[in-house]
Amino acid sequence: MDEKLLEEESLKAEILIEALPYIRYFSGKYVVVKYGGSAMLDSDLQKNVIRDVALLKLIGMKPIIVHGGGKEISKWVKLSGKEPEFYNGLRVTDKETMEIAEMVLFKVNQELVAMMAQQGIKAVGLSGKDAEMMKVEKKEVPGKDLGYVGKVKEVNTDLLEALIEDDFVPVISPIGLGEEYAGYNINADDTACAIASALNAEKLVFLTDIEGVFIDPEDKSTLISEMDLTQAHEFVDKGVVGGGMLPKLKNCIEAIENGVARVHILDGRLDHCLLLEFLTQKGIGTAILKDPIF
Ligand SMILES: Nc1ncnc2c1ncn2[C@@H]1O[C@H](COP(=O)(O)OP(=O)(O)O)[C@@H](O)[C@H]1O
Ligand SMILES: CC(=O)N[C@@H](CCC(=O)OP(=O)(O)O)C(=O)O
Repeated sequence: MDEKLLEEESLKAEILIEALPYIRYFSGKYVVVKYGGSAMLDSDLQKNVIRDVALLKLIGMKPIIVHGGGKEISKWVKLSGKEPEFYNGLRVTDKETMEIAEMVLFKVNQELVAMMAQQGIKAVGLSGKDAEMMKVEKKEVPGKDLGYVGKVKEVNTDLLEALIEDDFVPVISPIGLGEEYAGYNINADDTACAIASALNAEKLVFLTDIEGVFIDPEDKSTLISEMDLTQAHEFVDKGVVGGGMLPKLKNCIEAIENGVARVHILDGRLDHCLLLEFLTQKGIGTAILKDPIF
């Protein structure tokens, strides 16, 4: 090997060695990855994320993917001749929209499962209907009927634990089993929070379309790399975060309060975002931690 190449290879080996403490720490632990939004629109982006998840699995972690697909659902709702309707970030879901959502989410789910297979990982696609894994009640909000939108009431982790024990990676779509055994549409961030909480996961990662939480999203120097629960509550109460980041941050808070050790919001568009977060000291994006940061 010529000297330059040897140097490069040695640097790569050095990087692997530096990752060792993180590999050791997370090995055998549940890590939930929420993948959705604009960050999953492109199939090359999807392949990158799936490759990272495959690596996390191969080095001993127990990953669970919860996916979204809101943009794809909207596309098909439009193609059916309807205008997608949202109320406080939640899709108003009538019977026809629910049918479209189930079809689209099934397609997205199976594409991710196939991508995992391509990386040599046995993944299993599930919705909350499977083995009655995720039971929901109708989500009630004042002044509006959201239709078939569910609020997670109960997660039964038996099936998930059994699958993971048998070396499978669950890929979960945000559909719950509601009244009269009907499918209900659940926001994918809420789903990830419920699954991570029920599993007492070590880490929950939201992959999104922005680098993390900003004090001012227009000013990239205001990225918050770590916040504790008190700060997170302040950000919500004082209206620092808006748009889709508001329910996301609320979910982070809920997950931590339910026992998830650490929650992260990071840019799913960035190459190797998961490896950078899991296997480097500094990590990327915004970490929301239970204990105060001094
Ligand atoms: N303070 C903030 N920091 C970061 N993002 C914010 C903030 N306030 C509002 N946002 C918006 O939240 C969006 C992320 O939420 P959302 O679009 O729901 O993500 P996803 O579709 O990936 O679930 C960002 O693209 C950004 O426009
Ligand atoms: C009730 C509700 O709004 N459900 C969402 C479920 C998909 C989702 O949340 O997808 P992203 O994470 O990609 O946005 C929807 O129908 O769009």
